[in-house]
Amino acid sequence: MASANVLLLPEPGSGHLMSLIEAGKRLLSDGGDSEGRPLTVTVLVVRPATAESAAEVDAHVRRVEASGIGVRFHRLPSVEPPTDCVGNLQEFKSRYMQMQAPHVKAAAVELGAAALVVDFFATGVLDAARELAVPTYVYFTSTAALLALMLRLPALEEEVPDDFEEFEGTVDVPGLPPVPAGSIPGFMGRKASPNYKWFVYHGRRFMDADGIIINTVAELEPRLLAAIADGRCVPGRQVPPVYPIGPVIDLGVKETSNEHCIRWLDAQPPASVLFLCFGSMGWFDAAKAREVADGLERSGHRFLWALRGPPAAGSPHPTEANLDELLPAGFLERTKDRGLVWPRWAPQKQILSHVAVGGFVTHCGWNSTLESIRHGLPLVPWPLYAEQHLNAFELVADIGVAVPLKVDRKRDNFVEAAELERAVRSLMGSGSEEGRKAREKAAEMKAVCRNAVEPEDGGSSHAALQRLRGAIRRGAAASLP
Ligand SMILES: COc1cc(-c2[o+]c3cc(O)cc([O-])c3cc2O[C@@H]2O[C@H](CO)[C@H](O)[C@H](O)[C@H]2O)cc(OC)c1O
Ligand SMILES: O=c1ccn([C@@H]2O[C@H](COP(=O)(O)OP(=O)(O)O)[C@@H](O)[C@H]2O)c(=O)[nH]1
Repeated sequence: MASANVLLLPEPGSGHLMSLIEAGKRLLSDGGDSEGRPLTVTVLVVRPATAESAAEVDAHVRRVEASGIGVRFHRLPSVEPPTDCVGNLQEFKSRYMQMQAPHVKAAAVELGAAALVVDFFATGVLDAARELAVPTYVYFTSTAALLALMLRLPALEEEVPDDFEEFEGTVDVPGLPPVPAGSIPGFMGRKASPNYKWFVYHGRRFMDADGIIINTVAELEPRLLAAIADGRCVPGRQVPPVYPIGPVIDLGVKETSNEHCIRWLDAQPPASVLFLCFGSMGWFDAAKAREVADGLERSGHRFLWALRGPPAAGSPHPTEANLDELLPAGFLERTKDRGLVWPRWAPQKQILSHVAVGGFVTHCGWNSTLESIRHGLPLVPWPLYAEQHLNAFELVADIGVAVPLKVDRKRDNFVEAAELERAVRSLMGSGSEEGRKAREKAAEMKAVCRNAVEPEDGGSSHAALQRLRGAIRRGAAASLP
């Protein structure tokens, strides 16, 4: 028997693509089956809909190809993107991925697929894979909390008569404390929205997969994973096996930037600096930046603030910040002995691993969150987009690695200076019980994340990966003619 070829189908947004490639690397790294044959991994590359995004994806694919790690790439033919869902990003992504189905099917035949692993926006290709009897797994780039919510969404749609946007109560997500409706992701806010309908669709389709691979750690979200496995999210039905293989993050060991921000950190005392960074799409206008500046100044703590400005027309990506326009007069001068504002993309992984950093104000992107926890850093959650409000709630109310921050979602996620000052003092100072607990929990979760991927001592993610490889090999053997 030839080695089993696993095809990966990422959504082409670079966050999702990189996460699935990282997962693919983990699938590769074992000693092989009983006859020593390793799995092979081929990424099906969907052409992104914009030239900017296509250039980003091409550059990333070329980097991975050049690295020689053994992940192969197969570019799918171009597909004309849908033009009638402007402004509905989740609908756009879901439909665009569904339109790849005929090409995915052709690639599965051409490349001899033993299994297909699809991004959670791509459940629309499940039927095509079924027609070929190729076992198909969903790769979930986010939390078990979002997974539980999506599995439960078809039932919630009927139980909660109001739109979540209007609803003042709490929502029952099995495995989480009651979730305030204000923490439900914005794209699920209105039932009539196509985005909402697509999330209900994906939630239903997850049940048709052969397994769900998720970028989390069993010990980080134990109650949620138990609720999913026990069938509490979809009563009366058997949820496919869930494989928590995280943290699936590229630890950036190769990221050895010598940029000024790293040299500046080198000169700071251990665990003294608060890092602020808001993901690939987070940016601030002058009104918000002023509140941050005032809050940081009043807190008296050291800080490294990655601040970016509004995107140029037609691009989702923030631009280099114009500090003269964004910051209050004299702020840089007044804080120059204890703070640095970094106006562009920051070497985040290297910063989070730096001994001088003691806390992280984050937009709660799940990759950033895992990177932070992996280094034992407690958090201040300032969610902005995608599923981040739910992540923020979970980090404070369930996992316990963060101190709360009042973010006014109705005012475009505005945070008052005094509120930021309070949260920063709580996280970085020694006088707050809330901060002490978050720091302790973050240190505990650092050990959990490290142990999970260790083969010795039965690391939970290592064991889940072994179970997954076994299932893929058994599926491949079963589908042989
Ligand atoms: C999780 O729900 C959504 C995620 C995204 C989304 O889209 C996206 C598009 C890009 O072109 C590049 C990206 O990097 C990117 C990232 C992204 O969300 C983040 O995905 C991470 C997983 O890799 C993680 O889950 C973070 O928490 C997310 O912030 C978009 C979207 O709707 C448009 C979602 O509903
Ligand atoms: O200035 C920045 C902003 C982000 N990132 C990286 O970009 C990814 C962001 O992913 P996340 O899931 O946190 O959020 P997203 O940007 O996808 O919303 C993480 O790996 C960060 O380390 C970075 O290196 N520098």
